[in-house]
Amino acid sequence: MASLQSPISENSVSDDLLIARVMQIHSSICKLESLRPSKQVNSLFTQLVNLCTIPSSIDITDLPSEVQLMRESLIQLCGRAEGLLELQFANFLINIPRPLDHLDVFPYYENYVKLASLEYSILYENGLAQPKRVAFVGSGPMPLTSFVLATHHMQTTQFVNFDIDESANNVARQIVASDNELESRMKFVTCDIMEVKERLGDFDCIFLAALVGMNKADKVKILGHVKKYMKVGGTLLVRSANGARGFLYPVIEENDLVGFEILTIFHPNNEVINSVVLVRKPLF
Ligand SMILES: C[S@@+](CC[C@H](N)C(=O)[O-])C[C@H]1O[C@@H](n2cnc3c(N)ncnc32)[C@H](O)[C@@H]1O
Repeated sequence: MASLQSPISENSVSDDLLIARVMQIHSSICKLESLRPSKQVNSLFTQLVNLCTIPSSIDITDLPSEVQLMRESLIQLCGRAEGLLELQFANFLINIPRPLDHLDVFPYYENYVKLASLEYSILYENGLAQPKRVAFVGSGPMPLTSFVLATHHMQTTQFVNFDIDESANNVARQIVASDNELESRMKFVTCDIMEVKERLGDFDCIFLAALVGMNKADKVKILGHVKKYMKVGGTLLVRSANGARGFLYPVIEENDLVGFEILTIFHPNNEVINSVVLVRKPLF
């Protein structure tokens, strides 16, 4: 294992050094008393994100078992921290006038603007410029993707946001309530997506957030469930991860998408973290 002190070149990082650094950060995160945003929590996750966005040829699906276990633990920790970060800023926003004018207080706002723009362009290239009804599964306390899509790209689309966490929906509703037009076409439903059945057939496009299905088995189960109930010819946009970004989020592989027509798989190489996979439920 290479020395941890050797500098990481801006252009790439060896797999061994990357794994060693990620394990070191994971170990520090595990020692934290809380994952709520703080100087220490923010610093560790910023280091982790910066490390995992350096170009790397690592194959996340081919890791030693102890590293794979660490990765699964890290994805859970990242998911919890992301939810707490969103909740803190959402609770701040509902206590100021016109919260929708101040979404950029959220540290990763620009990333979500870029991700939503990327996802919109992929939908546009696949003939879905202005879907009538969109479901966002795993919208969270700060449903930035739905907000950005609804205000920047899909000004007539109806959105239904599904989240298992009632407290997330409560605060998200209050943010939307500050804008009558947006509130008229953006709803929030509290449920486990595995409990939503026929209603999934209402949507032209369904987004599946990266944190819905935190491990391979859960993700594949959710993909199968959505495929069963989504409408024939409907599209599903699945957030995934590639390379070292796979230490932060679950990775969707083509063999997880059996039964879907794969339209686009896009791996960003800028500060956008998630890969975008667009699939369609075949007509027959
Ligand atoms: C933190 S948010 C991230 C999404 C981000 N706000 C966006 O706009 O892209 C992810 C959300 O997924 C929700 N979630 C996880 N599993 C779910 C499930 N099975 N059904 C519905 N929501 C789920 C969590 O409660 C969490 O609020």
